[in-house]
Amino acid sequence: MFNSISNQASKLLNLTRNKEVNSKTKIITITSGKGGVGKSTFTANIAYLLSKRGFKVAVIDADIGLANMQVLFDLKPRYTFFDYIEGRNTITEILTQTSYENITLIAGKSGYQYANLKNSLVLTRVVNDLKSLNKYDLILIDTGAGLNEYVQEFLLISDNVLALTTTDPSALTDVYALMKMLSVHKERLFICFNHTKNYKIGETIANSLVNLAKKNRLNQNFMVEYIGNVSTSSNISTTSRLRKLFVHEFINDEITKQFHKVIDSLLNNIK
Ligand SMILES: Nc1ncnc2c1ncn2[C@@H]1O[C@H](COP(=O)(O)OP(=O)(O)OP(=O)(O)O)[C@@H](O)[C@H]1O
Repeated sequence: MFNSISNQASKLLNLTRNKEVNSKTKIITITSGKGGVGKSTFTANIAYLLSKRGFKVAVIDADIGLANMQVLFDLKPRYTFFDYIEGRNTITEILTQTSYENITLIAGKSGYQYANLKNSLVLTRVVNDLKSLNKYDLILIDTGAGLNEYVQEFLLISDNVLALTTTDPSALTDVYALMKMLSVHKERLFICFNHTKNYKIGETIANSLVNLAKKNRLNQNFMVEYIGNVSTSSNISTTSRLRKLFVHEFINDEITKQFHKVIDSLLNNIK
């Protein structure tokens, strides 16, 4: 399975390399492997904190088929990512300004069928066209769960890949599969632990993953950078249900501080 993912990824990487665009915009792809670990919630909250630090942020809801970013931002977007892909709208028409200053959403569409994306690299085109606008400092891409070819395309186009995981063994198995795929093509992976109370626990598990990679002789130049943890809080799920952002509502909460720490590490390391 890993080999077929890697072969597929190699082909995609060669193609995406030819499509690189000159732009100041940095891309961070947020992925998880396992579903339901809190990736969309995490992405929306870090988008807000990054915008408060003065960055112009675009968030792409690339969770094909299960778009929930518009719910988290409490929006009803007129157009989606797919209206652009399918040629109905221009890139600027699919930009939805959120109620938060400096955060723009490129919405996804629930129920969208993979089969509709006939040719590969359409996703790369959207990201490159967005970069070419030179309007944003950061583009955050919230991918779907798993490692299908669309997720791989988003991983390969990005210099910065962030895996959000929990300490659950099945989530860690998925992160290791991601490491294995990325180690062939990329220099590093950022890891952040959600639903994890203690910074040290995340760090210890991240180190174990690094040791496993060494033992299995993954590419030696591939680095895994642990960037922090986010605890579980009922206030996170409650604010999401109310279509609000936790870090906006609970500015001084300990968990908001954890989010800030994650942002500090990320900003110190992204390319
Ligand atoms: N740290 C946390 N504490 C408590 N609840 C959380 C936390 N992080 C996320 N959640 C909740 O977990 C649920 C799943 O989160 P979310 O939809 O962001 O996951 P996801 O990884 O994007 O899922 P999917 O794979 O389906 O896209 C939501 O109800 C969210 O409010």
